[in-house]
Amino acid sequence: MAFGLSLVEQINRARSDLRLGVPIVIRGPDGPALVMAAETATTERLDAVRLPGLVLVLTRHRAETLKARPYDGDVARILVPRDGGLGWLRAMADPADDLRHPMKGPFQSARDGSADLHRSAIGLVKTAQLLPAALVLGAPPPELTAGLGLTELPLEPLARELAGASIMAPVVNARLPMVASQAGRVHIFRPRDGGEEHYAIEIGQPDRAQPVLARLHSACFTGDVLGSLKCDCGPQLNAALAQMGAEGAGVLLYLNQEGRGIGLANKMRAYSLQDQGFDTVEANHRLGFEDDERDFRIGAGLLRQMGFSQVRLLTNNPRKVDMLNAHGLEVVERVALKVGETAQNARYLATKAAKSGHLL
Ligand SMILES: Nc1nc2c(ncn2[C@@H]2O[C@H](COP(=O)(O)OP(=O)(O)OP(=O)(O)O)[C@@H](O)[C@H]2O)c(=O)[nH]1
Ligand SMILES: [Zn+2]
Repeated sequence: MAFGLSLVEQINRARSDLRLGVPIVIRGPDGPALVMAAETATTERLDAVRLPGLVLVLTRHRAETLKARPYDGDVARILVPRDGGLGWLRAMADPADDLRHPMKGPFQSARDGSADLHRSAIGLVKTAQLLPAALVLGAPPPELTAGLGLTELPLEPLARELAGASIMAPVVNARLPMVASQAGRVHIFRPRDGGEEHYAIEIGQPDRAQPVLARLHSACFTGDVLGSLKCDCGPQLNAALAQMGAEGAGVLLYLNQEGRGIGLANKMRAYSLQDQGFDTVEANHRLGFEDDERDFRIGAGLLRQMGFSQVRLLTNNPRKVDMLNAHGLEVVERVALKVGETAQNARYLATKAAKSGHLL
């Protein structure tokens, strides 16, 4: 149908619905299921779906923190207790008060049937940059789904789309003289799937036949803009641009993957947990995220699209090297980028070295 909504359009609508607290429907092989994000649920809507079989889906990391068994590998399906109100739901999804109220169990889990639909529900909630926790009601009564105009998504195509790589379209580029180099040019790329725009800052006119000095920089509002001392992002951004300026050529991708892909609100939740004593990796896990949720295929795709095939990559993160090599870019050299160490970020950098394999 030329004029009807495509799957990608429906998925983006679903993402907005979840952020607003509006339920959506995912249709799997066993029929439709009603899905809501735990973070944006209201008492009224929770009461409406509080029926036998209602489950709260959490990721393995969040379930482990709560001492609930993740029977489905990477996700857990916890039956919502009869007296589980909005307070219970928020406390399950959000670790902010875990230390004050550690005992939330015992839990009963749903273990029958496939958890594929639940897994996609969590995937969708994550891409909406909400806490990774979703309410799922299988076989909902017709009055909760019919005639309400709820967004409906077919499970298999949804799962495929969530796992797929974004295809970027160039929107515009323009000259930008900068402190680091007068010969700067900013390129804007927009994904076809309605996700975040990403930027490439090209310095000089790098020869596409030679390895280019390149950096994949992930957005860090606190470090890049506010001069945070908790991380090294701001100094790394400036040092990378300065080195490209000094060499006369380079490309820096500014990827809008704030907080290693969890979004600024969730990163601030992680910072709040770090103030309770958890390190950067533990904080992500307590929230229910992997330590790094970034999709580095985006960076590889953008570099290829700009005509580069070989890079000298400014990074201390071996995962970035591996991911570029795996996705069609040859990293001929890793160029270390050691700047911006402070008393406040020493533990952060040590944790990245110990747990995430960063090179010191
Ligand atoms: N979730 C989370 N994200 C953080 C934290 N501190 C910084 N970040 C984010 O981490 C990302 C930093 O990424 P990069 O500068 O690419 O750093 P990297 O993966 O360590 O690799 P290199 O700097 O290339 O060595 C940015 O998106 C920051 O917003 C934190 O404590 N928690
Ligand atoms: Zn940072």
